[in-house]
Amino acid sequence: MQRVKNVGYDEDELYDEEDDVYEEDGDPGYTAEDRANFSALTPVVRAELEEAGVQASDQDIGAALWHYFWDVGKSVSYLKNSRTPRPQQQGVKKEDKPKAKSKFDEAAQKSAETAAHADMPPMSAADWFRDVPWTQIPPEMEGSIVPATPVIPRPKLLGGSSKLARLAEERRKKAVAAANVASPPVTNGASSSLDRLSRPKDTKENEAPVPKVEPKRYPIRKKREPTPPPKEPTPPPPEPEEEEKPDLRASPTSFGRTLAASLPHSRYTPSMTLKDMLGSGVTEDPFKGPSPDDTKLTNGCSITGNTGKTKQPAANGLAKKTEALKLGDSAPSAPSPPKVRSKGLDVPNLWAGGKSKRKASAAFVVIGHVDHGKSTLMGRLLLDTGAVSQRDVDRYQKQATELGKSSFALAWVMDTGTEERERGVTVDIAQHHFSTDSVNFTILDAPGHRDFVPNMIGGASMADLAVLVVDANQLESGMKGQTREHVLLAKAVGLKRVLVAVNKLDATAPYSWSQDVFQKVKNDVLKFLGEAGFAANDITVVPCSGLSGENVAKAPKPNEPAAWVARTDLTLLKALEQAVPSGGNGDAVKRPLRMQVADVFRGGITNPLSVSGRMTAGNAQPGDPVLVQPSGETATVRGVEVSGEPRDYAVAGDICTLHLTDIDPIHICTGDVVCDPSQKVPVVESFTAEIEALDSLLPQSVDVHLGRLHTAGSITRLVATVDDKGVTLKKKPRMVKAGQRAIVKVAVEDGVPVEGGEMVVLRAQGETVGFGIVERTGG
Ligand SMILES: Nc1nc2c(ncn2[C@@H]2O[C@H](COP(=O)(O)OP(=O)(O)OP(=O)(O)O)[C@@H](O)[C@H]2O)c(=O)[nH]1
Repeated sequence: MQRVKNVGYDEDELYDEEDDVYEEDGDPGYTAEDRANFSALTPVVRAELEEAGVQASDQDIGAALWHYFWDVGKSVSYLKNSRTPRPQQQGVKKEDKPKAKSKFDEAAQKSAETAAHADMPPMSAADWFRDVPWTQIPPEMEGSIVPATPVIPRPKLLGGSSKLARLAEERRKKAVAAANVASPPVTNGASSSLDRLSRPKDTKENEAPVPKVEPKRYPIRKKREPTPPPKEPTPPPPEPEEEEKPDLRASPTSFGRTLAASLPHSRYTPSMTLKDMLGSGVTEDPFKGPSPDDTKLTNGCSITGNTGKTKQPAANGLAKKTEALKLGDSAPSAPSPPKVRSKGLDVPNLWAGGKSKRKASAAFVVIGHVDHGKSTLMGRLLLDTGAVSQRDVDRYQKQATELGKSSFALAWVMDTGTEERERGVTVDIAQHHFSTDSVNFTILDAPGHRDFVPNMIGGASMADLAVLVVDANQLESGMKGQTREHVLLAKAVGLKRVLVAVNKLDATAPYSWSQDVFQKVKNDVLKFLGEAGFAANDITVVPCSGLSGENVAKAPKPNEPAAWVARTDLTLLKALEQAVPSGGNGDAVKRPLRMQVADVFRGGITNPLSVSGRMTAGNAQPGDPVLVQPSGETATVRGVEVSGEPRDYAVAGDICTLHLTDIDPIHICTGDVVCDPSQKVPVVESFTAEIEALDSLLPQSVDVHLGRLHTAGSITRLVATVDDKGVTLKKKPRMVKAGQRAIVKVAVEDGVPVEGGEMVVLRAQGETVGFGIVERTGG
């Protein structure tokens, strides 16, 4: 069967070798399916042709069906057209048209003629083109070959027109059509491909896939399993016996060896840390321990507290703010701000003029034996007067409870130091302020422990009166301990008024608030104070309980066990208001400035250097020049605060803070004196004092306490014993007996700023051996 009607160009492009083979062999190679198609469709085509009056053999019909791929309609049309003569009116017959003869036609004609004349030798193609130059081909000699459109559609599959290719193409089309039917209307190439790929292998390609009824499966994201609990450590599997394997690694190059050698194992290991590299100079925690700025500078400040520590300032006002900024005496000096301009206030007149409008002010020192409840009582006072909030106390309560010291919560209002809180004892003087309607009070809470007596002296020397706290249940032990010493020291520093708080009455035996117990304690204390030299008029005794709060700021209610107190006694607060000495320091305000430094604060941003203490004489306002002794350095006052409030000035009697400038901080420390530069306090190495001996005195070493200042010294000479009026009893005694009065000469190791009239306390072996007044200095 001839399947190609017209071939105008290289047949290799249209037919593959396989096709040629079967054409040559004449073996059609029909399949059973083909034969079935022939027998089924041939009668159909014949019937159509007969209807149209066209005759065709079975072979022609079969050829048409084969040619048109079993398309009955096309086969019928083809056969009809090929057998129907074309109408004449359509024009000149194709074969009648004058046709330009091509070289091939001519060649064919010549070949035919040659065949007719068998005696002529056949002409080769070389003979044909022998006279033709290839670059000058005449137009008539150009080929007129027009590529013919292949009758068989160009195969699209397998790249050929073999039967296999055609069948494959047909099946492909069928498969695509079937897939389109089976696929859901909305699909994408990916899923279709996926479906095709997921088709079972045994499915034949030309079989229409069975539409799936199952919902399409999408990859399901696996729910993350909860992290399994840590498994018990399983023993590692036994090490497989090492079988010797050939080392396939290349030996290191010289360059590699050089690199490896540059990192000696001893200096660099994988576990090497930054610390290792930086060396042992780096501590584990570089911020552990006090910063260098927190270290107290003692250079040039030989006079400090015994503990070497200074108490944190009061938690109110500026003192509170500066507390956080307190860095210590060794802080590097900050650049001095510009000089301060003075307002030039006439302070004594202003002070005198505003006297009637001003609240009275007073400072009291709280003294008594250790654990008699001083700090707790003051905490209660501050709480009940609103100086501290219940919220703060609740916070302290929580913190104290965590440390197992819940009963110290109120004491923590006063005891702000870590050591104090951990040990439950006051170490240094704490300063707090509170106000009533008529008085601004400053509390100076003194430590009760004997180790901290010097600090107690420093606090007491700044006070107007003393509040002696006595545990109603422990009077005896108190009298043997610091109660007696504190009372004597209060007297020694010049305090005249004492308010006795008989404390812990809530815990008296056999029942709380025993009036008898209170009365007995009161009598004993009054007797003792009288013996110590306090006038009865200067003593007030009140019953109270700092812990439960009865009779501190509020009188007990009638139905309480302490109800009797309201009928007989004042509250502690009322007693304090009544004990405030009437302001008689008008003259002191006019005198030259004197203020002993109780605390130094360095490192503040606004105020790099501040000092606090009690101004005993004179006044100060911003812009005033001052002199610091014993260093002899001058400074300028750049700001003043009283009771934590900024003020235009401070006067004698105020416990105040002076912000200083124009001085290097190393020139000032605790115990120094800030004074008027024109009338400075002398710095002396000896002085003469009239003292009262509490113990037998010989020429001996003593600790010399001058308020907040204390230093090593000695009694160098017993000048004379004297009576109460200062009349000499015996000159140059060999010793002074306890209870005797005497004039003694005291030398100090370093020069101290001191003037006549100041109170001095002499201590030896941890005991107070004498106290008195400095008569004169030098000599
Ligand atoms: N029952 C009772 N206990 C009190 C009272 N006042 C204080 N305490 C307790 O006494 C203990 C000591 O109280 P503090 O206030 O620290 O005593 P202190 O006198 O300040 O002690 P130092 O500062 O170390 O001298 C604490 O456990 C307080 O709870 C009180 O009025 N009644």
